Amino acid sequence: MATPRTHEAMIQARGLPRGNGGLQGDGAMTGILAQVSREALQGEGLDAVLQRIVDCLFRRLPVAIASIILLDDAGTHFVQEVWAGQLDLEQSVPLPWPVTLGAAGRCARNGQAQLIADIEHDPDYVPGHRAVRSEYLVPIRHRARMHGVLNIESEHAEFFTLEVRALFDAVADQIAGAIHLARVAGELAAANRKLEGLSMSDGLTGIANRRCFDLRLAADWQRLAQEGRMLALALVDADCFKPLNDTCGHLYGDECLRTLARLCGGFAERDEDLVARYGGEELVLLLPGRDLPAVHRTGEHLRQRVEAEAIAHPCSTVAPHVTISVGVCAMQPEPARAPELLIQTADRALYAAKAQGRNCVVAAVPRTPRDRRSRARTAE
Ligand SMILES: Nc1nc2c(ncn2[C@@H]2O[C@H](COP(=O)(O)OP(=O)(O)OP(=O)(O)O)[C@@H](O)[C@H]2O)c(=O)[nH]1
Repeated sequence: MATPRTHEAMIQARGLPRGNGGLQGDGAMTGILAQVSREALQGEGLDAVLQRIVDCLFRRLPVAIASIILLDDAGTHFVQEVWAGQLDLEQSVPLPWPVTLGAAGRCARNGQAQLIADIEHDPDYVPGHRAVRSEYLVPIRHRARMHGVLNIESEHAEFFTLEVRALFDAVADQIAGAIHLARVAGELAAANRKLEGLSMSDGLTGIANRRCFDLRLAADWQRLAQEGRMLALALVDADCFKPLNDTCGHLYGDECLRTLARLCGGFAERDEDLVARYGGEELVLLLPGRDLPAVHRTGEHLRQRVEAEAIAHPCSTVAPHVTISVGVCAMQPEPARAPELLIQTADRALYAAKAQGRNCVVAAVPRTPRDRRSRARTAE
């Protein structure tokens, strides 16, 4: 707790004239306002900004306490206070406290500045420090929104002249502007985060979308190349999905895709795993750190899990329920090669799985440049 000092000692310590003499003249007022403006622009976040403002008021003026008390969104409770000066903490009311309490509550309730020329005669005064004689409270309001109250307390009964009050009214307006800007910036950041999330997720299934997958694949390719770890991929495709749509309707097909996405999600076991909708009725699992046998096992467990779900498929050529075909591959990423190689390889494996009768898992290994040359010769 700060050591209580008398008004006189405080004035001497800060080199200020007695009473409110230091505030007389437009120049002094303007200087203080200008400094408050600067402080409002300096802080990193809202808390720091408000702290700098009350520190500035306490430093520049012969006041005992300067505080800003913020309201909750409903405007029913004070939830935060920043202060500078000689607050006697033992007597302060713990936060949160309702606006039905105290002179600050009265200020917030009726939206009017409150001058308490003599605290002895105000039943709502909540003692901040025993040496305080007078208090001035100003609503901090931006347009219709009440953000809180600026509270200034003085050991001097005549401190709050018309001029001094005008200064604090202007300071409260500046604080309101700073709070408004900080809240708008906060809301904007939250909206941006939400938009970013929406731009990365698939509207139907709620899992990551193709854009998210492409970005993750590129990033994981580089990262795992550096770490010397394998990257595995399983391309999952629902069998006979067109006949399912045609027979049971598109909405049934949609529900089936949602179920498949949920089942795939159960196989993303590590934080770094990703399940995404690759497009249409194709889903993909990107599994860093897995080799070919591991991703083959995962694909097989997933295939069995989908069968066990027994989603009715009245016109499949494979089974009376929905089945999937899975193409898997794994490789050691190399910065010099494009990550699309992983997709091309898994796609080839998926094609083979379809050709082998569907409802199975097939693995493929990437083609080397030599493979490609010999295939070209065979074609000749
Ligand atoms: N309900 C629904 N259907 C979709 C969606 N996206 C793609 N499809 C359908 O998925 C079907 C895919 O059909 P095909 O590519 O012919 O494949 P398939 O019938 O599953 O045959 P195979 O893959 O060879 O077993 C098409 O009829 C698309 O209209 C979607 O979001 N919802």
